[in-house]
Amino acid sequence: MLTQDQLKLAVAKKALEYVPDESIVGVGTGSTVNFFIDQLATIKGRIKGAVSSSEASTARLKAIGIPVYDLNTVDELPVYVDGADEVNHYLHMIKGGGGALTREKIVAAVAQQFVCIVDEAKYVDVLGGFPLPVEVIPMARSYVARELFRMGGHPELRPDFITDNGNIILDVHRMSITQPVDVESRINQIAGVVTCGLFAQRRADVLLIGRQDGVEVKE
Ligand SMILES: O=C(CO)[C@H](O)[C@H](O)COP(=O)(O)O
Repeated sequence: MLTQDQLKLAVAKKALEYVPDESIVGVGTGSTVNFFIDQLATIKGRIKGAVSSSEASTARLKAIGIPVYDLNTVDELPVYVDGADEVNHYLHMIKGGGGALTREKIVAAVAQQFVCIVDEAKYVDVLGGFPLPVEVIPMARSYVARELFRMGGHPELRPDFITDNGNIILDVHRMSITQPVDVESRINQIAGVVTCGLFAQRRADVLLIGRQDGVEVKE
């Protein structure tokens, strides 16, 4: 029986196959991506560097000697590799468990290909079992919470947490998300929301699922 960490390692290794030579790689955030960053160390001679989605990933990349570029200086990002908190059969995702959702969405928007790496526990029929993170400008906290409640969710302020952008996170519980594209745009239209952790309009292009019998590839 493989552990969850062994499954994360397996998908991290597989993701290296999607990294072109001489490229700048988009790098996400989280414990699964940490395995990917460690794997990048083994091929650092054949890539130019990385664009990172968080201060935490930047620090880890720099610690292993991978140059980290400012996204504004990069014209082309062939691939972005990131984890997810949940992913459905259409490769729509909930992200932001680590609070890096906004920068992740920006880097993902630039990338030509989004490779999502998860262990099998994250692959679900309907999104929403995992509370949906929403990044909010602090002065809009109560207003946004009321609007999310009106949409049927139960928002909770993430305690003792400030994003890399200086904002707060509301985690929305008990929302069964059967129409992810629609819910993403409705939440993003609430004044004061920076972005929500639904990645449905820009979903993954490739999903690598770590299973007990190997890595399953869905495209
Ligand atoms: O969106 C994220 C961070 O904002 C992560 O990709 C997501 O939370 C999954 O993390 P982990 O690999 O630790 O389970």
